[in-house]
Amino acid sequence: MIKIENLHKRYKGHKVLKGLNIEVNKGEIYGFIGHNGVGKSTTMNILAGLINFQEGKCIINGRDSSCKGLRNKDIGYLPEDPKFYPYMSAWEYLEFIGRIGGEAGNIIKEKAAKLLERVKLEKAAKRPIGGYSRGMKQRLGLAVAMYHDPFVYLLDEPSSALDPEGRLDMVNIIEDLKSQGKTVFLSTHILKDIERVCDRVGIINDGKIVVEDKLDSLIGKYIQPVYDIEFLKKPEKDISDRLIKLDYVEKIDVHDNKFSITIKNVERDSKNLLREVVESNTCVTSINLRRNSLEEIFMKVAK
Ligand SMILES: Nc1ncnc2c1ncn2[C@@H]1O[C@H](COP(=O)(O)OP(=O)(O)OP(=O)(O)O)[C@@H](O)[C@H]1O
Repeated sequence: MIKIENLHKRYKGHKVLKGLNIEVNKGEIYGFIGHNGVGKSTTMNILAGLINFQEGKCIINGRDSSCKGLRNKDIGYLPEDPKFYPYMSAWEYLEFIGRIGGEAGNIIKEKAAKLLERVKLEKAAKRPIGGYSRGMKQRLGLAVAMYHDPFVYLLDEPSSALDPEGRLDMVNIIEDLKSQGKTVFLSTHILKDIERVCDRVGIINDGKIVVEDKLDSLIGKYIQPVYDIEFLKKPEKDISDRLIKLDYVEKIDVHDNKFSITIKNVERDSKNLLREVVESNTCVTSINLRRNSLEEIFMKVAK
């Protein structure tokens, strides 16, 4: 659905993209992650056909995004900082979008009402956009992106200005888009959101994708070999003394009734450790293999 091939972009002498390759399948939600200034918005703007580039290819829904051949139906774009005519209301703006798309008045009204409800802007719909907060503009930007019910969504930091409730609404909308088979290319800093919705993530660094994988496999690859074990009550000291003597146990941190046990190799040593713990005859209330969040993985990869 989206294909970026060997994309190069420089602003005057400043090289930003240095051979970027990304492929996103139909119905997939792809999280595009990277530090500030690494080129995420640049990539989005190129995909949307808004800026040029020096080398490479961008295909969306079978069309070359550099040829101004994209239709309304191909892409819905929510820029990081969407701009509107400040004297228009949200309602008027959506009517304007419908009219330049050549739609009939009754259809426009029906669509605008539904979208304003979907992004929870009904109450402010008749006020001038100039008085909206950044979060409200982001909600309106999303309604505009959804207006033509496109196949592909480009969402650049869609929840950066939203409060926690707004972020949850955004995640729910993205999940809805997925259930409708839409393809979503999403950049964000708020990795907690991405963790909930993305099928695959790609981390961009120095103009290229440096890590790309399914979220589950990525989390699996960067798993920490640490078991957090909670006992019903504080175990006898000889249990930790016995566990630390096992050759595959590297370290044990003890806090009252909680042990954090670092082992050498998760696949090889887990079974043995868990057997030892059960045989210690102490009541265990929980055992958890510690996982890195996407945030932690990003920090590790970025380093
Ligand atoms: N129009 C422009 N002219 C010159 N340099 C630009 C222009 N737009 C972006 N840049 C530079 O290109 C680099 C990438 O910018 P871009 O906005 O794509 O990054 P980003 O990853 O989206 O950053 P952020 O996460 O902060 O939004 C930055 O160094 C930026 O200063």
